[in-house]
Amino acid sequence: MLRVAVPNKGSLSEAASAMLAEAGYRQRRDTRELVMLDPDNDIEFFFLRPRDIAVYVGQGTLDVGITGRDLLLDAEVEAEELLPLGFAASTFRFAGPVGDFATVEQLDGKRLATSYDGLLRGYLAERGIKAKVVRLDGAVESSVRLGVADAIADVVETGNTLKAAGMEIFGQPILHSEAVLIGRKGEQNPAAEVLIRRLQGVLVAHQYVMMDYDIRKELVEEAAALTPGLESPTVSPLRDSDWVAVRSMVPKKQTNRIMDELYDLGARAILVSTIHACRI
Ligand SMILES: Nc1ncnc2c1ncn2[C@@H]1O[C@H](COP(=O)(O)OP(=O)(O)OP(=O)(O)O)[C@@H](O)[C@H]1O
Ligand SMILES: O=P(O)(O)OC[C@H]1O[C@H](OP(=O)(O)OP(=O)(O)O)[C@H](O)[C@@H]1O
Ligand SMILES: [Mg+2]
Repeated sequence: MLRVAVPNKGSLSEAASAMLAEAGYRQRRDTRELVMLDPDNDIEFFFLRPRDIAVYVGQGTLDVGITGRDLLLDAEVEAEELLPLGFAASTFRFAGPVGDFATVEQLDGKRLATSYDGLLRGYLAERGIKAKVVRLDGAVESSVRLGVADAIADVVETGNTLKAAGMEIFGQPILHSEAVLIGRKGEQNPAAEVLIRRLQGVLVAHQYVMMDYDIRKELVEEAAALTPGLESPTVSPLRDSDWVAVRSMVPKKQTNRIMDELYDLGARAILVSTIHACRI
């Protein structure tokens, strides 16, 4: 039986459960449930704090889990990223009072507040920046105003929290984070492969659409170059032997641009449909 850790609350929780449900797994109905068995899929889900998930997976107590890339790196455990999941995107960045800092080098000798001290210490050490790291549990943006730090390193999504606190980002992003599926370092788990394939299927179903169109036979190569698909487009004969029908998966974000280009090329009856589920 595969043992899977799922965030129980916070920014990752709802989307993680929704993605697992879409992948065909049973999910809890009551947010107070801590463990849930899905006997049809031979899986047990454990609902835990996302920060702790890397610890359980790193120790091998649980096989795989969903957490944030930033939380995984911060935990400094024997766990690794298996699959990026495309939700809960954020950056991890330095910020300070407006006008105080322009470069990361200026942090030398300063006090830095963060909830991600493992991640931050690693970053500073790699660059030889000697700053004092003050570990706080949350609401890190208040630390400067309250006098325990000169600058912060924190999760930034919209930037609204920073703005409200009179702060601004500086330097390059420390990390681009998103939700990720993690497993124990160096361990191949065949039972996890089905889960990974199913999650990949959900990602592809979100990121691609199915496009159908008719095109004159002599233009099919040019059209196929616009819609190469994942492997190769399906080309089927039509009753009118001068024309063929083409079917191909297309990145959702490029749908309208590709339709315009196909139309200009001479394609007609261009149809787009959503992909409900898939295995690639
Ligand atoms: N706006 C956001 N605020 C916090 N975390 C975010 C945000 N957007 C994405 N994330 C990601 O969510 C994960 C943090 O989730 P976690 O549940 O620990 O914190 P949280 O959502 O801030 O909840 P809480 O503060 O109530 O503990 C990190 O991987 C982080 O990058
Ligand atoms: O860029 P934004 O969209 O404003 O989001 C980022 C903010 O959200 C999170 O705080 P949260 O609400 O989780 O409070 P916390 O600091 O107490 O964890 C995070 O720590 C930032 O403060
Ligand atoms: Mg938080």
